[in-house]
Amino acid sequence: MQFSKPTLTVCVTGAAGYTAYNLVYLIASGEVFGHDQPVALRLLDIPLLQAKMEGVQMELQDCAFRLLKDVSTHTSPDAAFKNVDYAILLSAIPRSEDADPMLRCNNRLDVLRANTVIFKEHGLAFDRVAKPTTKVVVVANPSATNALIVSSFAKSVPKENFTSLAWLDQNRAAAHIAARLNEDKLESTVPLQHTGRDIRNLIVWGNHSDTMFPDTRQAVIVQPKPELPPVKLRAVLRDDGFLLKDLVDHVRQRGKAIVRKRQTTPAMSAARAVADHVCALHGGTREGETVSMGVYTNGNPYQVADGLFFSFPVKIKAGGEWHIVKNIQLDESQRDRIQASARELAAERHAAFILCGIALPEPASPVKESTEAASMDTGATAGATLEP
Ligand SMILES: NC(=O)c1ccc[n+]([C@@H]2O[C@H](COP(=O)([O-])OP(=O)(O)OC[C@H]3O[C@@H](n4cnc5c(N)ncnc54)[C@H](O)[C@@H]3O)[C@@H](O)[C@H]2O)c1
Repeated sequence: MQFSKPTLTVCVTGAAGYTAYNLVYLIASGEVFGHDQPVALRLLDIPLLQAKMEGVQMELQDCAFRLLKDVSTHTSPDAAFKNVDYAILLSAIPRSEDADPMLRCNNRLDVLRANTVIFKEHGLAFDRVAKPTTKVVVVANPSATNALIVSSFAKSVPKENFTSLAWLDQNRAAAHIAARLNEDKLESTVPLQHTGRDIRNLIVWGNHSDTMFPDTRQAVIVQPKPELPPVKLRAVLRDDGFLLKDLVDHVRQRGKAIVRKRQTTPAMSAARAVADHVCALHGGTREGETVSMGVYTNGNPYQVADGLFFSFPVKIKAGGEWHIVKNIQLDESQRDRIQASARELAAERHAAFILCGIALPEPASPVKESTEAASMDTGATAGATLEP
């Protein structure tokens, strides 16, 4: 079949892993880039897993997707990243229960140490072979700090082209709110059962960790008929106990709850969230829609320190140009939470930069940053769990 659009080349790293297995189906079927957009997939993993990647390649071929023009497997980042349009970085030290226990690591500092090596190598490869227009989406944890590492080494690709995933937390919050609305039948005007897709403009601020928090002040419920204006969530659901406590705890704990049940990190919902994120980057956000995305802080309206990746409310134009939404009213407790998440990210940056030999930035607040970074270096935060 002939398509008028040129083929997009998309690289997925960690391609023998669980999330990639769910994601490549969504990409090849047209769910991510559109049903008229041909794609070529490049799969990258380590040499040890070449055969597993080939199995994924064979399955993709057997799906006979209309839009899938090519699928290749790679163990060299240079070959995989050369002139790609999009790279989705899932490559990580294995954390699943069926991995070799010697390879598994579950606390934030161990994971950071292991993944720093991967993200430095990949950043250097992007620097050598990527186009300046390549868009890079970082999913592997700790996603915001990995985005910082890879973008720091990929000097030929602008920092704005890198984003990190916050959409899974956004989807988790939206689904929980929808379930709450259905449970209480709070809306007499909207008789339909809600799903998370009906809840928009939720903001998840900060790191993908226990310091992130979902903010529902701007959130709306879209109506079943598009001609009807969305309803403000807080006009319908006036339950601060739920919105300020239960919802925050739910989002922070959801990944761990799934790990307890499945004995492995969430992969299907993660892939769906990556698909949503990349779809918005490629096609833009809808009129009036705000989404959550980890972006580089280089001047921002919410006083988050520069030089970090941090999840903000953003709007995106088709093609990937994003801007942070300004003028969101925050109360003191929200401002404190934002700063707590920023300090955690600054501590992660400090540890990551030492691990991969990048000069440390001048701290805006030397006492605070060095104290927290030192606590991470010495393992005081090493017991903190990583949000799956
Ligand atoms: N940010 C989020 O919201 C979110 C959500 C879900 C998962 N994650 C993270 O995404 C990552 C992937 O999850 P998964 O469930 O697919 O894990 P997985 O263990 O199934 O897969 C990771 C893959 O990365 C590969 N890999 C390791 N080193 C590599 C290298 N140098 N080059 C290429 N590939 C390499 C591994 O061989 C493995 O196949 C994990 O870090 C996970 O914690 C993040």
